[in-house]
Amino acid sequence: INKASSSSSLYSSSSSYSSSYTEDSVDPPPSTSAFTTTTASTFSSPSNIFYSVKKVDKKYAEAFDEIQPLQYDFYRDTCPGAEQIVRSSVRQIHQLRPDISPALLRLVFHDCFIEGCDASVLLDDAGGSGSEKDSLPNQSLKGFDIIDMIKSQLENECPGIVSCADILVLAARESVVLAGGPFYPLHTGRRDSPVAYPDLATYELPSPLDDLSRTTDLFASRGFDERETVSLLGAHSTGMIHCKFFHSRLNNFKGTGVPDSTLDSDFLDILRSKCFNNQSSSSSPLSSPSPSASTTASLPLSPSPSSVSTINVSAVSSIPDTAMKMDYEGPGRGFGTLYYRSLLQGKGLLFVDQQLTSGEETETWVRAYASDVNLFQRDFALVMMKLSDYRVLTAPMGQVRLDCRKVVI
Ligand code: HEM
Ligand SMILES: [Ca+2]
Repeated sequence: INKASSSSSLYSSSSSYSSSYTEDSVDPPPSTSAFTTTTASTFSSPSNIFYSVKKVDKKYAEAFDEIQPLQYDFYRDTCPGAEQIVRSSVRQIHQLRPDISPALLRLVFHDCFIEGCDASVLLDDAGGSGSEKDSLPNQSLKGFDIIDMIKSQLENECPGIVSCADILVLAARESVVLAGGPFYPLHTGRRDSPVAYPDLATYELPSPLDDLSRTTDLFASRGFDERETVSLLGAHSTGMIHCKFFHSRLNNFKGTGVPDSTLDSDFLDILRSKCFNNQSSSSSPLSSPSPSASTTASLPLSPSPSSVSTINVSAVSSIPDTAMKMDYEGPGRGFGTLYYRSLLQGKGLLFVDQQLTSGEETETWVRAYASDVNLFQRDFALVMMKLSDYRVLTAPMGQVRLDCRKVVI
């Protein structure tokens, strides 16, 4: 990433957004889901073994007899509209800015990967102790303002009840559904971390230039096997990737003086023309029209009839730099399938993606997912549930922040 970031002059400040997302019904959970039953009695998370106490909090935890488990519909009595508020907020934002919702999915990965799903990524630097969001791998994260908006909705509705960590996983699920991915049931009751982990964010988040063994090691150390790692990366079926994250593959890959040999040659030409002539018109298959910078709207949020709160869409940040749509061959090809088929053709955008075809086991899963979208969607649902429950904090650990950017002192 270091190398890549230094070449930002290559890229224009234009951005593009995908018009490929469709509004599909998520209410009630779609029957295409791998899960048709979402009651507490019949649904059990696949990730209970990751339900562990963090090192920093261990002493504190020992003072208590019992750490509460996550629950299905944790807010049913304390804030019954919570999940619906998150859902409708994300969907309304998505209607105006479809480029933004994939950012929420990325955000949850960057949170959960560093000390678990505890909203540590959302904290601003306070008192010079640093923040995860300022670490190098997190500098292109977006969506913090969206989480703030959703949080303020929830604070209006039920003050001090809904954690930022729960908002993150619920918003990411909505983003998956909006991108054509599967619905999956989620437990709630996460609490927020009282600290951020800027050093871990700097050194432990995967790089787009990582080779396969580094990637599988990072995931394995968090309990994700190769199949799960391959399915998680299917998240790269949606959203945008800026040229700076793969441009080194196009000419002088890792100092070799030649492009990355794993890159398909026609695809290489396309990427070069997009990244090095980034004023090219929107008619290219790799780009979409830029969203209007001046988009401003006021969205009423359901479902609370008493709520008069709105989301100010002009506050949604715009995306700088030239970016490629992940679904660069065209929309509507199904969440997952195109990504894996592209990898088999040497058309992965990131080196880290393409590397999935270089290992025997990972390549087997790439092939399986490329040819069976149902298998992928089922595995993706399961692995998102596992990721969302990874090393959570629950009462009496952690806290419920009032502002997702600040700890409660
Ligand atoms: C080896 C692991 C991974 C690496 C190195 C990686 C790296 C990246 C990079 C460099 C981008 C482009 C960001 C930009 O151009 O602004 C990106 C985008 C994205 N990543 Fe990953 N990623 C990884 C795994 C994941 C996982 C596990 C998920 C989710 C489960 C995920 C979700 C996303 C999404 C949705 C985007 C698009 C974001 C947007 O459009 O704003 N990534 N990733
Ligand atoms: Ca975290």
